[in-house]
Amino acid sequence: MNDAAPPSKDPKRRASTARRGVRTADLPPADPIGGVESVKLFERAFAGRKSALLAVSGGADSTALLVLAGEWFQTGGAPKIAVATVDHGLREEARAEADAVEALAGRFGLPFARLDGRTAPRDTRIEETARVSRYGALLAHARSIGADAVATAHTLDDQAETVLMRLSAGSGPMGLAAMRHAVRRDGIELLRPFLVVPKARLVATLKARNLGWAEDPMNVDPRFARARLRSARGALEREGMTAERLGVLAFRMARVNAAIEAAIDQAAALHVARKNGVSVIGASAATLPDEIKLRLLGRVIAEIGGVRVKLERLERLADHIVTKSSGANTLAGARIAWDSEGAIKVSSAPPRRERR
Ligand SMILES: Nc1ncnc2c1ncn2[C@@H]1O[C@H](COP(=O)(O)OP(=O)(O)OP(=O)(O)O)[C@@H](O)[C@H]1O
Repeated sequence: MNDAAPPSKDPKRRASTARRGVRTADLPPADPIGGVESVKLFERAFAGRKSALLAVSGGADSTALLVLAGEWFQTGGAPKIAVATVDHGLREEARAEADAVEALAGRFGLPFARLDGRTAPRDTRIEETARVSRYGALLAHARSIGADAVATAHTLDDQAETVLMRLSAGSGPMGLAAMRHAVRRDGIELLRPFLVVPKARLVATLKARNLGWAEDPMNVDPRFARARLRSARGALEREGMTAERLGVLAFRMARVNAAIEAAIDQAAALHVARKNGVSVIGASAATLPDEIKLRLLGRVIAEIGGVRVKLERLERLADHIVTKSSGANTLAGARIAWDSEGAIKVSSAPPRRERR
């Protein structure tokens, strides 16, 4: 763990502290989160939850989550809380970092579990694979201990980075809405109580208590797009693209997205007929605004195929439908056939034949 003590005089130790501290070293001084403020954040996020599992990697943000939720728990006002760390088996230090999380959870009398999320180190999409295996392990553990929520420590800075990643991918309103405060996954609520909190304030919270945390070298590894974007944040901030403004953009896009979703609900009720696992978008849908038409098609395909279609693939398909008066295509596990009258029939695609 990287502690908040002054830099060491030993050059070797100083170098290693500097390396580990890169991600947090440039953070501006900030106010720690006070008890009243954290209870407000938690009460809003955990409203109606009986039992929550905290996802704690041992990094600054999730260590602050553990400490502030632990302090709340000790006041007697919190729901049941448990703590888990997922070990991806990617770094030697991971075991010691999980030990430190376990010790800290113990200080607050919170039960702790070390979960196996082993990921193949040569995987080229290691971040994504680790994320999928992490959520799988956390949700399974939450279910096994009867927790109805999993809380992560995503911050305003994580939200800003997500918006930047989505901007660079040319995402639409759904993507630019970035992360939500709460989302239901397999019957469990995924909560992000710190989504409006700058990371600097969580670091300040730990420093105020003289507590340490671990730095994951992947966070500053230039092989990963998110780390590269993170290092460009300073320059963007100087141009006014602050985390706060990117967070506001996400918030506004979430509002736009909710309006679009409501319009799709209405359009689906009016223009989609579902029978025996086949959905038909009627020719009457042609009068809908392009965005609603496109997203209605995406929703119907996702319902049938079970996979969300990427926006650019959906746009290509819609182009195809407009330019060719009739035809068929297979996408995301669904077969999409359209006729010259303008009706679009979506059915389950036959499984692909294995290649020899
Ligand atoms: N190995 C892990 N075990 C448990 N929870 C994790 C793990 N990795 C990430 N998380 C959860 O997911 C959130 C977001 O992950 P991310 O990779 O952005 O964070 P981090 O940089 O690893 O660490 P931290 O957020 O603790 O500073 C974390 O705040 C934490 O709540």
